[in-house]
Amino acid sequence: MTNTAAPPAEPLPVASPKEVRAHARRTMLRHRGPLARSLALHALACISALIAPQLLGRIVEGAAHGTVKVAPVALAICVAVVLQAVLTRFARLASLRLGETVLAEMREEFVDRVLSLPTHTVERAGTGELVTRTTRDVEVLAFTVQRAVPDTLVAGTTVALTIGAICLTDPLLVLPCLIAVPVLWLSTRWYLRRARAGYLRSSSSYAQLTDHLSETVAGARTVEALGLQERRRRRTNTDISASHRAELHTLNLRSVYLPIADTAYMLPVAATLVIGGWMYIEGLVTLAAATAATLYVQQVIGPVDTLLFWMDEIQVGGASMARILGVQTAAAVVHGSGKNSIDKTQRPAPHDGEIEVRGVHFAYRKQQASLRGIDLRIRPGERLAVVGPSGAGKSTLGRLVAGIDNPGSGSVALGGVPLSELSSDALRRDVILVTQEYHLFRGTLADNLLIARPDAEPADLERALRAVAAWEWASALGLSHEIGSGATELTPAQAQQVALARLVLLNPPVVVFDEATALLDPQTARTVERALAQLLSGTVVSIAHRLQTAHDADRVVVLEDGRIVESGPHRELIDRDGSYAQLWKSWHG
Ligand SMILES: Nc1ncnc2c1ncn2[C@@H]1O[C@H](COP(=O)(O)OP(=O)(O)OP(=O)(O)O)[C@@H](O)[C@H]1O
Repeated sequence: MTNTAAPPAEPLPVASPKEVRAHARRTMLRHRGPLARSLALHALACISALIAPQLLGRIVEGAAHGTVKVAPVALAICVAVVLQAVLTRFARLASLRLGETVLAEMREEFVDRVLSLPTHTVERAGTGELVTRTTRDVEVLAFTVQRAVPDTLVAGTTVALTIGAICLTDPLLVLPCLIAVPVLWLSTRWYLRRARAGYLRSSSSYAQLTDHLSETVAGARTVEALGLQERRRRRTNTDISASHRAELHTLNLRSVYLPIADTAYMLPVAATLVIGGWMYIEGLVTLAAATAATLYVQQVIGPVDTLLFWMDEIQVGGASMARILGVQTAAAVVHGSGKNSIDKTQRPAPHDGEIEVRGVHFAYRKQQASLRGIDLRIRPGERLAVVGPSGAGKSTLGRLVAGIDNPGSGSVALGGVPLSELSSDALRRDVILVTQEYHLFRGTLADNLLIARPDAEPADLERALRAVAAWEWASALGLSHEIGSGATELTPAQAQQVALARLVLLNPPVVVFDEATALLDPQTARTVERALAQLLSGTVVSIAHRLQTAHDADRVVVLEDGRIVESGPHRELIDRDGSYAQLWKSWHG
C-alpha cells in the first residue's frame, strides 16, 4: 500500500453540553429507584444533623433565662448525632453502589462503542485520540461518577435542607445568607463559561502528545536510522508546551475563581453573627433563633465548600464524558445508526457474495483522486486479482470493497445491498480485509485460532493450519502452547500463517487480500494462496503484488492511475499484449 504523507488527522467528535446533559438525565431516569432511595437517606441524615443546632439554641436561650434542663436536651443531641452517623453510613453506601453500577454500565457501553468504530475513523483520528479517551478520560469520568456526583448530591441536599431549616427557625435570618449569592453567582458564571473549553483543550493537547510520543516509540528504529531524533524531540517539546499552556490556562481559571468563592462563603457566617445579633438586640428575633441560624450557617460552609470543589471536578468529568460520548457519535454517523438511519431489524441482508462497484470515485485529499470512475462486477465465488503499478489505487479499491472507506461518489454493494446500509456487525462478518497487519493475543495457539470459530474441533484447526503450510511447526510447538507477548514469540511469517488459518476457519462470504502473504517466502506464499483459493468458498479479491497470484486467478483487473484499463483472464490478457502483458514480461525479467 502506497502511503505518502498521511492526511490531516480528523479528531473524533466531542458531544455538545446539551448531549452530555441529556445523557446524564437519561442515566438518572434509568436508575431513578436507587437514586431516590439514596437521596432520601441523605435527606434523613441531613435532617438529623439539623436537630442539634435547634437544641443548642434552646440551651443558650434557656441559659440566658435560667430555665433550661441541660441533661435531657444534651441526651437528645447525642441521639441526633448517632442517628445522623448511622444514616450517613447507609446513605453513602447507597450512593456508592449507585455510582459503581452506573460506572460499570458506562464502561461496557464504551467498550462496545470503541469496538464498533470503523477502521478508517480510528486510523484518521490517530492512536493518541482513542488511547487518551479509553484511558485518561475513562479514569477521570470514573472518579467523577464514584466521588464527585454522590458528594455533590449529598452537599446539594444538605445546603437546601439547611437553608430550609434557617427559614423555619426565622425567615428573617435567611437575609444575611443571601449576601454571598451575587458574588458566588457572578464568579461561578464567569468560571463555567471558560472551564469546559479549557478542560477540552487540555484533554486534546494531551491526546496529541500521546499520539506523537507513541508514534516516536513505535518508529524508534526508523527515527534512528534516518537521524530524525532532533525533529521528533522538537515535535515532543512543542506538544509538551501546548499541553503545559492548556494546563496553565485551567490553573489560572481556578486560581481566580476559587479564592473568590472561598471568601464568598465565609461572608454569610460573619453577616449572620453581626446582623443576627443586631436583630436580637432590636427584638426582631429570639436568642435561640439567632444562635441556631449562626450554627446552621457555620454548618453549611462544609457542604458549600464540597459543592464548589466538586463543581470543578464535574467540569473536568463533563469534558471527559463529552469526549467519551463523542466515540458513540462517531460510530453512529459512520454506520448509519443516527437519527435518519435504517432500523437494524429492517436492514436488508446480502443475497450472495456478489460485489458490484458502480461509478466509484475516491480521494484521500481534495484534488488528488486515487480512484476515478471504477465499474466492476465480481461474481459470487470468483477469484479476482487486481494488479497495476505502485500507486495505481489497488489497495484503495480493496479498502472500498471491504467497506473500510466509503466512496466519495458511486457505490459498492454486496449481494445487492450497498455496504453503507449494512450494519457494522454484518459488514465485519461478511467482508474481511486481510493485510500484513495481524495480532496475536496472549494465550495458547489453539485459543488464537478459536477466536475465529469458537466451536471448531481439533480436526478443523489442523485442517486450517495445514492449508496455510503451518502444521509442521504448529504441531511441533503444540496447540496448547502459550504464544503472544510475554510468551513464545512467533516469527512474523508464522504469525501471518496463524492469521490466515483463522480466515480458513471463518470462511467469510468475501475476502480481500492485500499483501496478506507478503511475509512468506515466494514458494510457500503460492502454495498457501492456492490452498486458500480451494478452501475459501466465498468471493476472493487479491491485490496481487506477485503476478503468480494473477496467473492463478479466474480474472485479472489492471488498474492504472485510478482507472481500470484492462480486465479478463490471464491468458486472454497476455494474448491482448496490453498493459498486463507488459507487466508480466517485466516481472519475468
Ligand atoms: N492514507 C493515504 N493518504 C493519502 N493518500 C494516500 C493514502 N493511501 C494512498 N494514498 C494515495 O492514493 C493513491 C493510490 O494508493 P494505493 O495505496 O491505493 O496504491 P496501490 O496501487 O495499492 O500502490 P502499492 O502497489 O504501492 O501498494 C496513491 O497516489 C497514494 O499516494
